[in-house]
Amino acid sequence: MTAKRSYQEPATTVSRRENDFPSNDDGFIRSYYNRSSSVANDTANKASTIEEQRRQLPAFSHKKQLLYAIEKHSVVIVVGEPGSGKSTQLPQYLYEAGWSANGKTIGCTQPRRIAAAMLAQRVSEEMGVELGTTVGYSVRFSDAFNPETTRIKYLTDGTLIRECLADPLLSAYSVIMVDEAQDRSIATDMLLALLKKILRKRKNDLRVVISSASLDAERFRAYFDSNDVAATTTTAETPTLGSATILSISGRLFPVDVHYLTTPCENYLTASVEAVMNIHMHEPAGDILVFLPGKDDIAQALADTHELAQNNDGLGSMMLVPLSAGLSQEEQRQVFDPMPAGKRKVVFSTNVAETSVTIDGIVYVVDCGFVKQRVFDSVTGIDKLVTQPISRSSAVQRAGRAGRTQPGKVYRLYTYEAFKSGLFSPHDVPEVCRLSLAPMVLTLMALGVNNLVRFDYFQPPPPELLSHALEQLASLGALEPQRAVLTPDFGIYLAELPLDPKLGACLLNAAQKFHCLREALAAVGMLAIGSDPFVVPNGQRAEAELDKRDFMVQEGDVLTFVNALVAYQETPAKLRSQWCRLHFLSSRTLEQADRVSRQLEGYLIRMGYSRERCRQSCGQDFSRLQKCLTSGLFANAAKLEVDGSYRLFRGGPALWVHPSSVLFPETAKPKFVMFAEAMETTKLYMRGITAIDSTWLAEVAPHYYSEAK
Ligand SMILES: Nc1ncnc2c1ncn2[C@@H]1O[C@H](COP(=O)(O)OP(=O)(O)OP(=O)(O)O)[C@@H](O)[C@H]1O
Repeated sequence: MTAKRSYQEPATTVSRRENDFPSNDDGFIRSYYNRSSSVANDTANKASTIEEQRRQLPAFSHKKQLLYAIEKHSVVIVVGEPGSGKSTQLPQYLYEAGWSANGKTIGCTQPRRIAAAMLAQRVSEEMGVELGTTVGYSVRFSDAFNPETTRIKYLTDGTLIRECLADPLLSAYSVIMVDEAQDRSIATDMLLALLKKILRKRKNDLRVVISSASLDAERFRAYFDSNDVAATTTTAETPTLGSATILSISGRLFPVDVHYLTTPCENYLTASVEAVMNIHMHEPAGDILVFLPGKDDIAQALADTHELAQNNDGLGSMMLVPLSAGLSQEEQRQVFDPMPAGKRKVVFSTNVAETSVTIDGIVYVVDCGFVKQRVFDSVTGIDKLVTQPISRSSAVQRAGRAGRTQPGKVYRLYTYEAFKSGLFSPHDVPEVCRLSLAPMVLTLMALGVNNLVRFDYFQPPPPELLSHALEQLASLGALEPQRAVLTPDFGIYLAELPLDPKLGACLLNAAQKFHCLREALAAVGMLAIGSDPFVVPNGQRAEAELDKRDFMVQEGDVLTFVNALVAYQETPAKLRSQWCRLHFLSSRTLEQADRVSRQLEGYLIRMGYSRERCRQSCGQDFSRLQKCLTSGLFANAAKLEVDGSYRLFRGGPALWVHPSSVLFPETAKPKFVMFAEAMETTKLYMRGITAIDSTWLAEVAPHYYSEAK
């Protein structure tokens, strides 16, 4: 049996609770722990219809105020507690008030795909319409909407930016709500800047709503105020629009008790599993949501909880479910399925469930206090996944997943003192300061922004990241020599592909030079979803390893994945699931990769490549595919060192073959390799490895490698 950890009892007085919470100066809401919502709680428990539930949400009592503000201001910044009804209700209020009466759409953006799809699902249920008709969604590689009938559209910020490529003024929209703006993804920042530009041209017929539970509202207001929209909109016929305004929605539907550890825990994984077991044994019914940093942690926590539960009588009533970005949409949807009576659902999730997601039945949240964040090093050009403490803003969001459909409890696996200390920064470092900017720069250029230095960013990116992005795009052949302008035969097409430019370049080069699109589409489809298709069922490791050998090739992981996906695609559709089970392959992963590669084929066909061109295969000449992959990923080429590690040709830290790689157990490692991504856990590991010939580097990227030996 697990030892019970000691938590601080939540304080009983409101004032103590208010003091617990970071001040408003940080953009947080003080009343978060306020118990005054218990009155609302009683009423809410009696709610029997969706309509009644909607009326009880805090947003409802602010409806008139919100609509008035949106009528009178071009930009409205809405700050409201998690679960107060921003994401689901505001778009409906706008719809009901006639903002889409002229055939225009109300768009609501989300940083994450799962949130966009789930919100559309929920709002279509609330409105009693079929998903994809009046209410729809659009995210990368998946959508459900009808341009003729959809009036409320949930989409990722990135998808809306892509829509700008075809409709630069976003003329299909009357209102755009940028939800979860505190997330500060590159796409959110870029969208804010584009909207500011668009507002200058669409003075009276576009409104922008920016919403969050935890943002620095004044900063957003100042950014939009500098647009001076108000000064440009006074005519007799048109109303005088005010500049940006801030509106807060106070209160929440259900109370949430927050518990901290009294002493720090040594291992967040062990502590998370213990917390789950303790809740399960000592707390009344209610599902549990556990936040962990990454997929590996989730797999370990699932195994540990399973083992502990099996060793304890009467604990079979738990249902363990993983949730992370790498899972297919169908797998992600399982998280929302109702539980059979008497079962307790335990969801182990990365931060994909942190914002805008309501999982009905969640009463308990366990927050390990860590997140895995991507950080790009512009000197080495390597992306690392680094595990680090979350921000206080993230802690608010995580806690906000409890108390949405009933009162909740949050167990923070860190001390209150640590939370208040400098260890937890108020907000996450925005992506624009820590990720590769090549995708952003490519899109901005495709939108006609050629002066990247003078562009009115929400937050100017570090110059070294900007110059690295320009260097990368130039070396891929996307820029005209010596000019920051996209090449007409390559750069423009590259911007149209919904892919990282390195992967997009592999596809375009496969079509234009290497004539192996069949396999390149499979390789890029697999790399775009970022999941390993091989599965190891409990107790069947030896059989699974043996079977994997049927697909394994010494050329590395990517070609092994291609073999598996091509074999899957050649299997008749109705036999695919059975075939996958037989070969220890994940049918969901392969189905998703197949769907992505077919969609990418659609993009290429729209660009003018024939279907025959898309089916061209390299046959047994794998080197053609390897060379093609090298033409996009050349910056990730590395050579073997005497200690068994690898190092980039341009120098940098030691890189190791990941244990999941097909090249891991071999003693005779290839002298030169190239990887899709590097991830730092105990060591800096390479993933998605392909063996290469070093002479290809000077051939496919002469500007980058004048001589590689
Ligand atoms: N799928 C769902 N099942 C049941 N109730 C839901 C669902 N989605 C939303 N709700 C109800 O609607 C409320 C409002 O949700 P909404 O996502 O609009 O809040 P929010 O203010 O945007 O929260 P956040 O800031 O956390 O995104 C939830 O607290 C919950 O009571």
